[in-house]
Amino acid sequence: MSSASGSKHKIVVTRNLGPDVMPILQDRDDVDLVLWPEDRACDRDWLLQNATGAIALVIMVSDKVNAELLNAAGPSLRAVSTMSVGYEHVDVKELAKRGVALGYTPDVLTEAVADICIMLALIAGRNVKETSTLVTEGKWPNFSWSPFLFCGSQLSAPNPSVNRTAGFIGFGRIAKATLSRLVPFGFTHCVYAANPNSTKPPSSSAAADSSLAQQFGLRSVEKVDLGLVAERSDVVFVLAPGGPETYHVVDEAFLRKMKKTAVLVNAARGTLVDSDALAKVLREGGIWAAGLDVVEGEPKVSADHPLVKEPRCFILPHIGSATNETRVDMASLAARNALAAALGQPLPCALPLGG
Ligand SMILES: O=CC(=O)O
Repeated sequence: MSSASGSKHKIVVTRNLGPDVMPILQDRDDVDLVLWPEDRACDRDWLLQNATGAIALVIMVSDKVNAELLNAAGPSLRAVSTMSVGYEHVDVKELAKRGVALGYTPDVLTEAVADICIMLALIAGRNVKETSTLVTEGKWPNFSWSPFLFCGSQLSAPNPSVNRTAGFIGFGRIAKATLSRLVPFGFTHCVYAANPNSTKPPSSSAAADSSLAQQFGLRSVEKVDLGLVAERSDVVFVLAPGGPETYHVVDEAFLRKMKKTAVLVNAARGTLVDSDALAKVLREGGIWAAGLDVVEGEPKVSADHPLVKEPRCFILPHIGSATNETRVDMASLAARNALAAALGQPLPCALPLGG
């Protein structure tokens, strides 16, 4: 498969990565680029047919990577490169078993996703869905200003004597970038549950937490049980990887432990939050509101979905990293991961597959 032997490296790409990025793969004599030609998610059959003999696949979150696809690609495959930080759509055990690397795109999207976490916390807390809808529907004239009309739950501490606690499920790069944005809002404490249900040894210590507290200028940063994240937080950010280990980690029991004034934000994967439980608890006023960038079963979330119907549940169609700047960086990293694999070089960013 090397260009030295005269043949080209076949790289299959399931979406056009745009004019800034495609030249990384297009402008090379040693690459046989096979690109899904349409501006929509790649057809499974096309991918299965075209993967054969590929040395690398550049895929999106909408492309499932499993034994079927890896069998179709065959033994030439060195890497799958996903244009995402999440890898719930990839069977990592199958990759590890076959010695196929997984390229992914952390870091470059951290700031964009942290931005949207704050945006969701504000929008959900301040009743933006209900109130902006009545404006667009021409109903504002029916409401004259009154002292407590449309009041929401305030993200920022209303004065310096009030404590605010941020809670995180998953405490990686995006969580820390979100926490740093909350400091100017007057947040004083942080509690987190890292990799809930994980069997891996904890990667943090009380000393590390205290140094983080110092770094952020908070009174405390504390690793706690999931239940305490629910109980203590004014806003809970779900930012852990998807997959069986974290499935429905936010269930009815978790939601019932949250403060009635608290807001839930999910910018990770829909599968971490039990949608039916969330709709029920919102309906009954168990928590104040929810801001979701991801929902179980997406994109099949129709207007009659129980969460869509909840006035205090604000939903975005998975756009956490969707800024022009960030998507170009993600696409570029995905292309460079695939190219490096094809050239037999270390991937700029590979997920450790542990065996
Ligand atoms: O959700 C988006 C990603 O995983 O990059």
